[in-house]
Order: sequence, then structure tokens, then C-alpha cells
Amino acid sequence: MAARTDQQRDRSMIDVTDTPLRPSSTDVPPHVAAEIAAEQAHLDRVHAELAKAGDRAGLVANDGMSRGRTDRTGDVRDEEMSGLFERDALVYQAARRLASLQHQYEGLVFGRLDLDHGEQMDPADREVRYVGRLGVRDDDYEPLVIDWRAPAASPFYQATPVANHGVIRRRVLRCRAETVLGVEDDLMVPEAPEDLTVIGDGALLAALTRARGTRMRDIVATIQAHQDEAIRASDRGVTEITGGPGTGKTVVALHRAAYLLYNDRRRYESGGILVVGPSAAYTAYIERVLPSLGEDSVSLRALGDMVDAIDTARLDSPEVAEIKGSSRMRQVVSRLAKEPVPDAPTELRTFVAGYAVRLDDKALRRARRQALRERTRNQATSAARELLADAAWAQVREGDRGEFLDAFDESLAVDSFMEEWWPQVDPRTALLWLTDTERAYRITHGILSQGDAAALAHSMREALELGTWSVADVAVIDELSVRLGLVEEAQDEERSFFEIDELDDRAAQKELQAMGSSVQPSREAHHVTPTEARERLLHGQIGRPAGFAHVLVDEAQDLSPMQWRMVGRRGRRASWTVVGDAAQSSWPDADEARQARLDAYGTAEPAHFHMDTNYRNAREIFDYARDVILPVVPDADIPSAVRETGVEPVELRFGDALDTSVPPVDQTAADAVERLLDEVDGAIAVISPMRHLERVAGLFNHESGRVSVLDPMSTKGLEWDATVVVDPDAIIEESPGGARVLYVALTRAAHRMTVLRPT
Ligand SMILES: Nc1ncnc2c1ncn2[C@@H]1O[C@H](COP(=O)(O)OP(=O)(O)OP(=O)(O)O)[C@@H](O)[C@H]1O
Repeated sequence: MAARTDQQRDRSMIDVTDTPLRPSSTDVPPHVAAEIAAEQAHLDRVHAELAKAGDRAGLVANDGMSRGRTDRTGDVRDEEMSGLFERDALVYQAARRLASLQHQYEGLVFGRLDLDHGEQMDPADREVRYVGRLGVRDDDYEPLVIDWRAPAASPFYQATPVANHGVIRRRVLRCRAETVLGVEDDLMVPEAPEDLTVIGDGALLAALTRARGTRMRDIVATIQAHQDEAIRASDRGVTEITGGPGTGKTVVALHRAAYLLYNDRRRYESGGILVVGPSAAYTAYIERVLPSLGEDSVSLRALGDMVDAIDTARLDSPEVAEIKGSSRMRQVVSRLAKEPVPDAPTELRTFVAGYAVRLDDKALRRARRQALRERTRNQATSAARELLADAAWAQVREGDRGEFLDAFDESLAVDSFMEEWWPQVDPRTALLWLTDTERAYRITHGILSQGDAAALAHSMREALELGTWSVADVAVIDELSVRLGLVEEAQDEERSFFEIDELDDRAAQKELQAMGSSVQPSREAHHVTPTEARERLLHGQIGRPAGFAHVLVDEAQDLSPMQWRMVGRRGRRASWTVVGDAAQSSWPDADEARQARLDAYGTAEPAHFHMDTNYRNAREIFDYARDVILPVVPDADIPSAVRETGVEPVELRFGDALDTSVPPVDQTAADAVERLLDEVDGAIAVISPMRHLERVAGLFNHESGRVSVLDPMSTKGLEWDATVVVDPDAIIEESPGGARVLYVALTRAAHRMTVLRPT
């Protein structure tokens, strides 16, 4: 055994973005080229096998070949596949999908383990395992690549020099498409055996130093041991993952989703996995991670997109979002769901089977109360009608009761009355009843202050003016939808047909004429004339919320109690993964939100995983952020940053209208961006409080295409290679989360940060 030599530990990683072709032997030192060539030979075998799998998959499809079955299982798992040909087809399809992502993601095979099963480091005791995004076997069913989620792959993630699990060398292969570009090794024993070359400084550091780009990447090649434990944790009950900024909570949770699918595909593919994140920008940021791991059957939803048919293009002011999100809103919703339709008739006068019937307001209200006792409003239409029939019969009490009730049931005049008195109510329509401030006062009396009720009414009028809902409205609409019950569209259609038939019936027409009334065949007639904005608000139909087998919630510290109820409804029988960091919270009442979260979990006891290493921020950047949060949140969860750049964050001053001796905020931001574009390769964000946002927004169209401009709240869960954080004090002032929101903004940069302050 020889000590590692300098020659053994040459850095050999080659930037894939600059290297479209296979590296020639002159690009790299010969010993490194030899290692790459050896790995290339294995990769070629894997791709040849995949091509065969593709042919076989084609045969299965064309000839309807019966599926081959095998009882053979090794220590490498592939049990989920019911037959070789089915496996081939799946593997081939998955590989094709991955191939389409190759420009974004590293290759199908990314790891190699050299294990030693003996005591003496004898090459005869060695085993080599390749680890990849999916499992591939040769014709003899011997594994060429092991799926990263299989138990046999776990030493790749669990091995450390302290507990090496039999691993001598862990190697990460850097590939593009079918080409090996470089390798990075971690040695798990004090000295490398003579015949094993060790190359590079370790894959983790290489991965963290690289430019980030605009989309999150998977970390399948560099998952750390503590992260791996959370990824493979039991899939029962609730798994909570906490940790400070940049500790990999999100990326770990996404790999966990892929692991769950692998481990119990039947359960999670048919039951579904729901991933909930704070914003559409967040879902766009993470959307490629799961497909890059071969999984695309997971539903990604932003909190504003949880209910189909509702578009949200508005953010409420923090004060209004707080009212709409608080538990008090449950009571408001409960009252709204029972509220009579505005301008509903207060009397029913008609003739039934020749008898005059008159039900006054009191009788109607009694019937309403009774009908709603055990049913939701939209499901109680028949019950309400029957109760009216009983009340009418109680007045008449002449002739045959059955005949009277039948006549009541078939009366077009009663149909017409019901359309006005008890129409099917869409939850969005009910919410818009609150546009009327007086009605809002009445409905929220004793629940909200008058000021809050007025703010709610104002916000609803704003929705009606702009024709769009806000993110906080979605949870309220979802709750209302449950309280009201689904709108029974089909029943409406049936009734319309029935009415047309009935109109041919002369007797019925006569009865109508006697009543001096006319049929109103559709409930549309009961709405005010729809404006374009209103139509947009009410467009589409709200269905029953889908249930999922697993629910993954990211940035959980920010969910309002109403949002927890909304998510909880989709996870009644689910297991959960919940990810968050209390110090980054922007929700003001932590206790109320915690209770709502526990209610959503049901009875399951959470298992807890804590992440304490910051992989995102260079240490210099994180130290700056830490100094902001600690005075405000002394018990904030502070991780340690693993990487240093030697470059401290830069502070620049900008002038305002009163001080023109210094360039204004937009000019200063533009200068900062220009400098950062030279310093980093990837994406840059300018994070600005609302008050400066319009001025700096011009940068968004930067010709480089690498610059975005955002408000601080919209940066949750995202990261950039460099950031410009504008006016930190204004960020604190503007958001109810105060310094916690500034802390989020200051922890988004991986490599460089510039902070702009007023003079
Ligand atoms: N094992 C790893 N190997 C390579 N990169 C990693 C690893 N773990 C985390 N990272 C990277 O660190 C960065 C931060 O990860 P992530 O966004 O998941 O953190 P987070 O804890 O959710 O952050 P925040 O709470 O601040 O939003 C990402 O770029 C992620 O890819």
C-alpha cells in the first residue's frame, strides 16, 4: 500500500459547459486519462445494454410478447419490475427521458464504489459497484448500474472515513450524455491501496463551487450521510426536516420523494405525491429535480395554485393576508356558507294542487336551519324543498297528503322559487358577497374587528375590479368549497331539460300563467350581469380536492392556519414530509400556525431530522446574514457554512432625491450588477423592497439574460450565484416578518453578495 501521491491527487474536473467533446488524452495527465478511459469503457457497456433494452421493449410492444418473469433477486433491488421485458421497457423509457435532460444534468451513471470485503486490502476481495439514476443489468442479469435508491447503493452515501461501510474509494463520475468527462474521488481509508488512483479534491466541494444557473439541480452524486438518513427515513407518519438557510432541506425532501416512489411505487404512484411550495417561482425553480431523477409523476403546486380553476395574480398586503390566513376565518367561512343568497325571496306564494300556499320569512328560515343541520348547502337542495313541502302541507291539511307532496315536488313555480331561494352556490360567488361592507360587518360580527372586516371587503372589491384572486384567497375558497359542498352542475342540466319538457305541457303552462310568473331555466339569471372581471374570477369549475398518499410541504414555517387546513384536506390519509426553518418565517402568529399544522398531521408522531451544514452560502456571505438575525432571533438555527471564497460582501451607498452627490438606487444597482456579471458565471438577482422595485425593475431586461429582479418574499426557497440586496432597513420595515424576511434575502447568494444602503 502506498501513500497518496501528488500525481494520484490531480484535479481533473473539466467544466462540462466548455467541453462538448470527449477529452482527448492530451487534455489531461495520462494517469487521469487512463482512469477516465476505464470508466468510459463501463459506460459504453451500460449504453449498449440500454440500446438492447430499447430493442426488446420495441418487440414487446409490436409482437405482444408475453412478459418474461424471473424469480431471481440479488442484493440489488429491482423487485418493483414484474418482468424482464417490462423492466427493459421502463429502463429504456426512463433513459430516453434522462437523455433529453442531459444538457442540464449529469449522466445516467454518476458513481462508483470500490469495496473491500477482506481484512488485508487484497485485490481479490474487491468489489466494484456503479451507482446511477436507474438500475441496468446485462444479459445474465448481473447489475451494471445500481439505482441510487437501492439498499446496495446506500454505502455510496453513508460511507465516511470514520465509518467506511467497507468502501475504500468513492468515485463521482462527471459525464455528459454518454461521455465521461472527469472523476472526483473521496478516499475512505487512511491510505489508498497501491493499485487505486485517487483523483480530485472530492466531489462535494467541486459541486458547490460550480455556477448554479436558474434551476435547482439534483444532488444525487453528492448526497451527504446525514441527508441520506432523512431521504431514506420511514415512509410512515410525519418526517420533519429542519435546519437553517441553505442546508439542503428542499433538495433532500425532493430526493426523498424520489426514494419513496422507488421504495413503494405501487402506493405512491397510484396514491400520488403532492409537493407544496411557496410560489410559482419556487415550483419553476425545483421542477426539473424530480424528472432528472427519472420521476415525473409528482404534483408540484404553489400555495396559490392548489385549487384548479383559480388563478392568482395578486398578493395581499401583509395585514390582509394575515386576516385571510388566520383561524378566525374559519368562523367567517362557516357563517358565509349558511348565509342566505343576497336578495333571496322572503316569502313563497303559490298554488299547489289547487290550494293556496304561503310560507313567510319565519317559515323559510326555519326550513333553512333544519336543512343545513346535517348537510352542506349545495347538497341540501332536495332536503330544503322537502321541508318546504312539509311546511306547506302543515298549512293545507286537506285532501291527500301524498298527492299534495307530489304536486309540490313537480311544481314549476316551486322550481322557480327554489332557483332564487336555494341556488347552487359557487364558493367564489359566496366570497364575493363580502364586497358589500355592511354585509361584511354583519357576517364577521364578533369574529373580526370592524377595521378588519372593512379591509376584507375592500380586498374583495379589489378582486372584482382586477378580475384576479390573491394567494391568500385560495385557502378561503377551498374551505368555503368544503362547507358549501360541490356545486351540482349535472342536476342543473337535468332540471333544464325537465323544464323544457314541461313547457310543452299545457296544464303546466296554465298553472304558470295563473301564478303570473315565468320559468327561469338557468340559475345564471340570478347573478348580476357578469362583468368581464367577474367572469374571470368565476371561470371554470371547482372540483373535489384530490387526496394524496404523501404530502411534502416546503417552507412550512410560512403557511397560514387556513393554508394548513387546505393542505391537510389533501393529506387525510397521507404520510408527510415537512420542511422548514422558523427563523425564516414571515407568518406572525407561530403558535396558531403550529396548532393548525399539528391538526393537519392528524395523530401521527413526527420523526425529526436536523440539517446543520450550509451548502449554499460562502461563509463570508452567511456570516453577514447571521449578524442580522441573531440580535432579533437569538435562538435562530445557525448552520455552519462549508465553503469560503475569501471575498467579503460589498456594501455600496446610493443617494436619494435629497442627496444627488451619490448615484441613485437604480444606477448603483446597475453598476453592482455589471461588476457581478464579471465575477460569477451563473444567475444574479436584485432583491429590492417594494419602494425601490419599480426603479430597479429596468434591470430585469438586462441583455445578458442572467439577471432577475424580485421583492424579498418572492425569493423564498430560491438561490442565485450572486445577489444585490437593496436597502435592508426598508426590507425590514416593509414586511411583517421584519428581520426574518431580510435574513431570507441575505441568504440567497452562493458566491457573491452586494448590499446597497442609502447615504
Ligand atoms: N449534498 C449536497 N451536494 C451538493 N449540493 C448540495 C448538497 N446539499 C445541498 N446542496 C445545495 O445547497 C443549496 C441549498 O439547498 P436547498 O435549497 O435545498 O437548501 P434549503 O435548506 O432548502 O434552503 P432555504 O431554507 O434557505 O431555502 C442548493 O444549491 C443545493 O443543491
